[in-house]
Amino acid sequence: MFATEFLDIPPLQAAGGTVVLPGSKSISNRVLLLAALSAGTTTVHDLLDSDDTRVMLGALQQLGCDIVRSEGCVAIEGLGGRLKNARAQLFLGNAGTAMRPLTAALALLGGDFELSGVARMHERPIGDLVDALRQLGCRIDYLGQEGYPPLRVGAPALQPGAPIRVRGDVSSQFLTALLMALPLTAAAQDVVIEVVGELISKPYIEITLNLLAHFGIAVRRDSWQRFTIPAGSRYQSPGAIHIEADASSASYFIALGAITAGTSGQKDVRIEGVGADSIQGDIRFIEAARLMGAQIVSGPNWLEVSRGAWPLHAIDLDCNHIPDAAMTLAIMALFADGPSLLRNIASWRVKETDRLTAMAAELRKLGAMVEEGADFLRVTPPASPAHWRAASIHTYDDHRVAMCFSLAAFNPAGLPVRIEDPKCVAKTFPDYFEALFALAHTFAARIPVICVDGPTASGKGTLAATLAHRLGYHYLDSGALYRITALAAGRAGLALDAAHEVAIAALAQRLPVRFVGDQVWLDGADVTDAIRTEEAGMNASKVSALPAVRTALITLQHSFRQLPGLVADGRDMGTVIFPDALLKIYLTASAGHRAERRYKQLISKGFPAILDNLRTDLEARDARDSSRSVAPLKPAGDALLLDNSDLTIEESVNQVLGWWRGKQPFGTS
Ligand SMILES: O=C(O)C1=C[C@@H](OP(=O)(O)O)[C@@H](O)[C@H](O)C1
Ligand SMILES: C=C(OP(=O)(O)O)C(=O)O
Repeated sequence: MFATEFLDIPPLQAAGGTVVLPGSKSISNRVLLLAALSAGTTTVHDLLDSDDTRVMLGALQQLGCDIVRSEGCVAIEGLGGRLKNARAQLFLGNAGTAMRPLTAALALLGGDFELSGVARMHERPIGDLVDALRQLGCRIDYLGQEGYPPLRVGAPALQPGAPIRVRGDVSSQFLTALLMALPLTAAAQDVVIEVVGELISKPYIEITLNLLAHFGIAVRRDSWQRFTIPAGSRYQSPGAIHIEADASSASYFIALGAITAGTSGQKDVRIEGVGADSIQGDIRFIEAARLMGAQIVSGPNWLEVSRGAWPLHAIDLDCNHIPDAAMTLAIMALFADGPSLLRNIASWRVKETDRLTAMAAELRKLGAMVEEGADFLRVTPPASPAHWRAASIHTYDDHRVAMCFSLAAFNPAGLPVRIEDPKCVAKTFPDYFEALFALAHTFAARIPVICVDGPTASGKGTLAATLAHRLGYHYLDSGALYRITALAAGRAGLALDAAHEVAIAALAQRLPVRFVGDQVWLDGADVTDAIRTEEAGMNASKVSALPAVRTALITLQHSFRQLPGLVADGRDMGTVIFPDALLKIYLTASAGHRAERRYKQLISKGFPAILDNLRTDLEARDARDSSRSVAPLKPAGDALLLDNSDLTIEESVNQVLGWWRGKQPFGTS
C-alpha cells in the first residue's frame, strides 16, 4: 500500500495484462456477520482484507467470536445467537456495512454497547434504522447528534408482531441491516418489513437476500415494498463459503480496458475473481461501460475488456442501481465525445464524503466542465488536449475518489495526476495502486527519476531511501550494485582487476539483485551486511573503474525505472545513467563531517574504526573517483548542490522534496 502524503502518477500510455481482484466488501461483511450469528464454524475463502472487514472482524472478536486465520481462508466460530460478551465499545471506522448491520443485530441481541466510527461516520445518517428498531422495542440512544452515530445500544423490551416500517430512500443498508438481524426474532412468527418511500440501491438488497439464503433464511419479497422473514427461520452456516472479487473494484479495471490501447504484449485487461454472473449489483457497470464503447467478454469468474469505440460515447444514465461504480463512469466521461449525465445519485451525498460535490470539484480541476445537481452530475470533457490540466486530486478520505481519479493519468495531454492521501484506498482495496501499476505502461522517459549523486559517506543512501519512501518511488542503490558485483566476483574466484574485466562484466549483467526496504538480496541471500564493510567499499570502487562492468550494469540500472518513479543514488546517476532525470541532487559534506559519520556508523555496528584513517581513506577515494577515465565523480551540469554538513536528515529530505514539488505542475491547489 502507498502510505505516502501524495502519489504522483506519471502520464500513462497503455495497459494490458491480468489483475486478480480482492474480495467483495459487501459480501465479506455480510458473510462475517451471518457466520457469527449462526451456530458452528464457517470457513470463508478469499475474504477481503481491508479496513472495512478488519473493523467487522475486530467487532465480532470483541463480542466473543473465535476467528482463526489460515492460508487463503478465515474460520468463524459462530455464536449461535448468544453473545459471549454483552458489553463492548466497538469502533467501526467508516464501514457502513459494519455500522448499520451490527447496530441492528446488537439492538436485538441486547447488552450494553457503544458503536462509533471515524468523524465522517458520525455524519452518515442512521436515524431511519434506529426508528425502525425502536418500533420493535429496541433501546438505542444517540451519543452525539440525533440521527447519527455514535450510538449506545441497550437491552431491548421486544414487542414483535406488527410490520416494521423502514425508509429506503437514504440508504439500502438500513433494510439490509433489518433483513440480516430480524431472523433473531422470527422463531415463532413471521416478521414483516415494509419499505417506506422509494428503495434506493436495490441490487444490494439482492446480495443480502442471496446470502441470507446461503445461511438458511428464505426471505419472501413482494416487489420492493414488503419483505417477510418466515417463522422458524434460523441461521445455518453453509460450512464453507467463497467470496467473489469486488465488482465495484472491478469497475476501475473495466474502465482501464475501455480507455487504454492495449500494450504490445497484451491487448486486453483481464480481470479475475468476478464474472458477468456475479451476485453483486455493481457488475452491471459492464452494461454502462459497453454503452460507452468498451468491448467486454466474460466467463466464469473472469472478464476481459478492451477498447472499442474511441473516443468513448457520452451517456445519459440512471445510476441508482450502481451508486459506487457510477463514480468510475464520471471519470470515463472525461474521455467521451460529449457531455455525460449521471442521474439519480443523491445517495452520493451521504457516503464517505459528499461525493457529488467532491467529484464535481476534482473533475473541474482536470479541466472538465461539471454541473452538480441535487441528485445528478453532468460532465463535459475538456474540449481538447490543451484544455486538460495537471491536478492534485483531493481525496476526502474516500477510497473511490482516489481509485477512479488515478485513471485520469491516461489523459491525452500527457499530464501527471497527483492523488493526495493515497492510503485511503485501504477501505476496500489496499493494493489498488500496485495493481494499477502492474498493468499500466508508459514511456520510460515519462517515469520520473530523482538522482542523488555525491561522494562517499555524504549520506546519499539515507537521503535517497527516505525520499523514495516519502514519494512511494522505487529505490536504486547503484553503489550497492558495484559492491554486489565485487562480492559476486570474489565469490566466483575472480580477481578484481582489468585482466578479469570481461568475466566480471558478464557476471554483472545477470546480477540477481533486489532492494527490499533497506535490505539487499543477491540470489535469494541477504547480503546487506556483507556489502557494507570498508573492504567491500574499496572493492566496489575497483570494479566500478572497469568500463565493461559499468556498461553491463547500465541496462540493469535502467530496469529500475518503473512506475510510479525512481530515486537513484550513486556517483553517475545524473551524469551517465539517467541524464534526463527531472531532479538531480549533488550531495556533499566536508571530509571531516563525512569521516565522522562513517566512524559512528562503523562503531555502532561493532566494526573497529580510526577516525583519522577513515578521513585519509575518504580523501583518497574521492580523488580516485573523480579522476577515473570513465564517468568520473562530478556534479551533472543541471544538478542542484546540497551541502548537508550542518543539516539533519529531515532537513535535507525536506529541502529536496521542496525542490521536487517546485518541479511539478500541480501548483498549490
Ligand atoms: O449494502 C451494501 O453493501 C452497500 C450499499 C450501498 O450503499 P447505499 O444503500 O447507502 O446506497 C453501497 O453504496 C455501499 O458501498 C455498500
Ligand atoms: C459507500 C461505500 O461504503 P459503505 O459500505 O461504508 O457505505 C463505498 O464503499 O463506496
